[in-house]
Amino acid sequence: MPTPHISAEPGDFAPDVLMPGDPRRATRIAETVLEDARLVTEVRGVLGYTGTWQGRPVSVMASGMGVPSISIYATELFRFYDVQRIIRIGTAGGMARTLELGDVVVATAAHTDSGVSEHRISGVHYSHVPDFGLAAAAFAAAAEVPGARAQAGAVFTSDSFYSNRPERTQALIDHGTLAVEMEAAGLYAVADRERRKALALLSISDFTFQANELTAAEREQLFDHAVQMALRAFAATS
Ligand SMILES: O=P(O)(O)O[C@H]1O[C@H](CO)[C@@H](O)[C@H]1O
Ligand SMILES: O=c1cc[nH]c(=O)[nH]1
Repeated sequence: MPTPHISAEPGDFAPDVLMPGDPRRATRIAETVLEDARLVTEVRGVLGYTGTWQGRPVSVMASGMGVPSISIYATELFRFYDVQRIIRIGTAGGMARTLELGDVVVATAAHTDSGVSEHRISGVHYSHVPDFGLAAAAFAAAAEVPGARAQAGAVFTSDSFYSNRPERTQALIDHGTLAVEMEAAGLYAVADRERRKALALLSISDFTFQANELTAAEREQLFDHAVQMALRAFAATS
């Protein structure tokens, strides 16, 4: 039965879902990576497709931006479409100077200032972590994807894209945080609550400490590495 935000029928989604932020990226993955992909939902222009990869059913659907948005889509996929695993394919701003543009961060933890997470469990500072098996498999898969470079570590899931708190950014860097983005912590907590599995693979598109531009070709490759790592992680685990 359709939900308020997803118009697909039961069985339209595969157990494994790739989740980019941008609906156009979902279309690109469906058209260039999956086989026999068909559109299964387009409510609010948040496009979802189901196809196969190496014979395995896989879906791809966008999350939109921010913890509230990904929390809605992840909850509805897990709870009403029997989705078992979601891997977010996102961009992030690099905080660690060990990172280069295009590197893929396997987010093994997500600190957050999200208002949604603040009140999740009263009196508790919740630990936002991915499924260990998916994270380990995705990290290992980087060695099989030509040109992919991966680092694993904590990221910061922010409610603000335009932060005006440089001292907080610096403190997070001082604590070894690799990158900043806006959804991973929300996805991890929803997966915990629904007793399902999740991971975020974040491609570095810019840096918090210097200006950098990617060419269009570099941007395309950027996501291809993370998508290939995610598909291999799905296939290598269950
Ligand atoms: O590229 P996506 O997956 O959208 O991720 C990042 O880009 C958006 C901000 O531009 C936020 O959603 C942030 O998390
Ligand atoms: O949320 C994001 C995504 C990319 N780059 C940033 O600085 N922040």
